[in-house]
Amino acid sequence: MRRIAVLTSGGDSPGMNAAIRAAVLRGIDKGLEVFGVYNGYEGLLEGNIVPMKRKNVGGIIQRGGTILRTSRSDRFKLEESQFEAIRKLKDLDIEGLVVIGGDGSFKGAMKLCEKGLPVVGIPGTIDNDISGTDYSIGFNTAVSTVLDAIDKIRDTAYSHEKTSIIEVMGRGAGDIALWAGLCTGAASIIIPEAAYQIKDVITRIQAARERGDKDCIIIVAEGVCSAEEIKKELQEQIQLETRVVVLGFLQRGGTPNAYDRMIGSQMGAKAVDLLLDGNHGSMLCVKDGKITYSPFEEAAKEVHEIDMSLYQLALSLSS
Ligand SMILES: Nc1ncnc2c1ncn2[C@@H]1O[C@H](COP(=O)(O)OP(=O)(O)O)[C@@H](O)[C@H]1O
Ligand SMILES: O=P(O)(O)OC[C@H]1O[C@](O)(COP(=O)(O)O)[C@@H](O)[C@@H]1O
Ligand SMILES: [Mg+2]
Repeated sequence: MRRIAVLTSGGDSPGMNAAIRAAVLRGIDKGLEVFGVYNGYEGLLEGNIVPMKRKNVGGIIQRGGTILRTSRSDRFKLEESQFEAIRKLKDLDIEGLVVIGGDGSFKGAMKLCEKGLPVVGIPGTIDNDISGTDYSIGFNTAVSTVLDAIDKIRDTAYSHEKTSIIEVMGRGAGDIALWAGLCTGAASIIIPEAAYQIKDVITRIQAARERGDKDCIIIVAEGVCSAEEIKKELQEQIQLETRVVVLGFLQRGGTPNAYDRMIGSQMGAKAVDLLLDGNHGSMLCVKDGKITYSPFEEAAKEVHEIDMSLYQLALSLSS
């Protein structure tokens, strides 16, 4: 293998740049020519592929987002597009691809592998919802960003004795909500993985207020419902006035923290090693605190599960 390419796909996440940088530098160190595909699978279909030199990845490790930019590409889901993508790489004699992205991007990566292209995946999404890995790059930074925002909201909520409902991202997963809830001492955490009843939320809020909490926080994962819906229910059922904050893209951007830079760097380099060693058709993962890898098919069989012991802990601490 002499030429490889790297792309980022799906939602960007802090730490993706560290992974791009490490893949490029490791590739160059191993004597390869490394290319960057701009704009994810969409860019691959358009042939938006450029050589990456050391200077192209200088000064990016501390930047959020992805310098290669990203996309969501519906047309890439078609078989003919996947063959076209492989042709675009073959035209440049590129023999291996590193895909940095989330669960959706890995489905696309598997389709490319099935059609004969050597691909290695690096998990990168703030949602932490990828099967086969305990961690995906960006989650840690995103949670820290959410904590920072909530800490600020609490200052003013305390001053006005207001209950706040914070809506966080995560798609179908409650990891961001659960971590943010535990780490801010939220009175109630609403996640897709646990059945939610408004009467339980009310009980917890009332208990917190009776204990003297002046800045009650409710955290709701976007995968359950909107914060506005919870606000409406609380208004109707107990005439409680609340404030809603939807954190949105705020939580996806920002400077990657040490952990995401570290995991990104390790996985970026390891992805190149796996391509060179013939261990393609696989994805990097974190298992029991160690970086390892497994075939896409094996990883896909696993279901990403939230740590319910953390949810039980949160319930116990907010009862
Ligand atoms: N079943 C699939 N087959 C082929 N490509 C897919 C499939 N699912 C997703 N993709 C590709 O991966 C891209 C990114 O997926 P998405 O779910 O948006 O983000 P993420 O990878 O961050 O989860 C999609 O826009 C699409 O191009
Ligand atoms: O950028 P968009 O298209 O608005 O998507 C928002 C979604 O992207 C995310 O930020 C990241 O999700 P993915 O990693 O699956 O792309 C989700 O938390 C959120 O639901
Ligand atoms: Mg996803």
